[in-house]
Amino acid sequence: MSTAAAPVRQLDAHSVGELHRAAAKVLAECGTSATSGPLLRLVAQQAAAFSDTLRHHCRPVDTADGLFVLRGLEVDDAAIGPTPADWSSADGSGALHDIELLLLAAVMGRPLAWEGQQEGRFVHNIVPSPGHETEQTGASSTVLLSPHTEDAFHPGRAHLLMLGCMRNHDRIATTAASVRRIRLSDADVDVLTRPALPILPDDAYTDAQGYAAEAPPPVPALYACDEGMTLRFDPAYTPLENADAEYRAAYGRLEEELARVSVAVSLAPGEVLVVDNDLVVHGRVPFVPRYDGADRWLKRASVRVPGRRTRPPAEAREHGYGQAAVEAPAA
Ligand SMILES: O=C(O)CCC(=O)C(=O)O
Ligand SMILES: [Fe+2]
Repeated sequence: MSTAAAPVRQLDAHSVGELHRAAAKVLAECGTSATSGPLLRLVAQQAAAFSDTLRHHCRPVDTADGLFVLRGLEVDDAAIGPTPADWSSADGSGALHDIELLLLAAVMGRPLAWEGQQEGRFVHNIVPSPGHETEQTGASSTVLLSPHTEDAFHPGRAHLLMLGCMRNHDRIATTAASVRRIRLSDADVDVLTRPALPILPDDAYTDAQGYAAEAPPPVPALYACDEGMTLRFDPAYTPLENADAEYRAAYGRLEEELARVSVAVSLAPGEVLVVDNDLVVHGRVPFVPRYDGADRWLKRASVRVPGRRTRPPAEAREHGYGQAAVEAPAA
């Protein structure tokens, strides 16, 4: 894994000011960053009024890295208070930053939430939590969070994943690997573009894991769309043992290639990593949690981009294990 620099988009002072003022206005009017119709509408209105310069910073991913880092937002380490012990006790911690992230998400597309995750919030808190150390979820710490497409089990998953950094004293890296950087034989690509195996709901969706109404649909790991290759990949939740030897071997080579091209992005406070969820799988290196109020703390938002054609049309028929994605209204 390399630590090659991710493409950085430095926000200018005017754009930072615009974002900050809009977030402060939303927070003053709503009194909270908790999800509500009025808050989402106000966010959409404010985002629609942003300058062309700020919109340009938020343009689609435009390199084969499949990601970029927005730099320049300010986070006051004292003012945000201690890192919450888990997402459910985060409450209003860093509420202004929740709204800044939501505003950026609304410029890039339509912010997305899940009824079944973090109580339907549009901005999630990612912090290491006692008892969850070895899970494959955002709350884990001591194990490698293996490279995955976010919410890979669902046809309504995000097109863009945003990770905004509040605190990261130990410089713990997010990992990212782009399908546009890998090399596979045509034969392997052929095998992996066939819908061979399902991707099951991850441990952040306990309701979906109990879904038994219909069989899990097999989905392809790779898809060749007009603009190039995309992927849908989550080995931790893919029942590889049900595939034949040829498929398992090709899948193994895909995993190896993703590991080869993987980069480590260690976010600093105020930086926002934007990952194209159709091009890049992300994960996280293992670390030792502090549990002292100074732990690593990220805010996460998800975005749907209307009109994108980066996925197989057959996805539209998937049941999504009974989970519903909720899109924020447009302005
Ligand atoms: O903690 C990280 O860097 C990434 C965690 C993750 O996979 C996520 O928040 O979706
Ligand atoms: Fe993730």
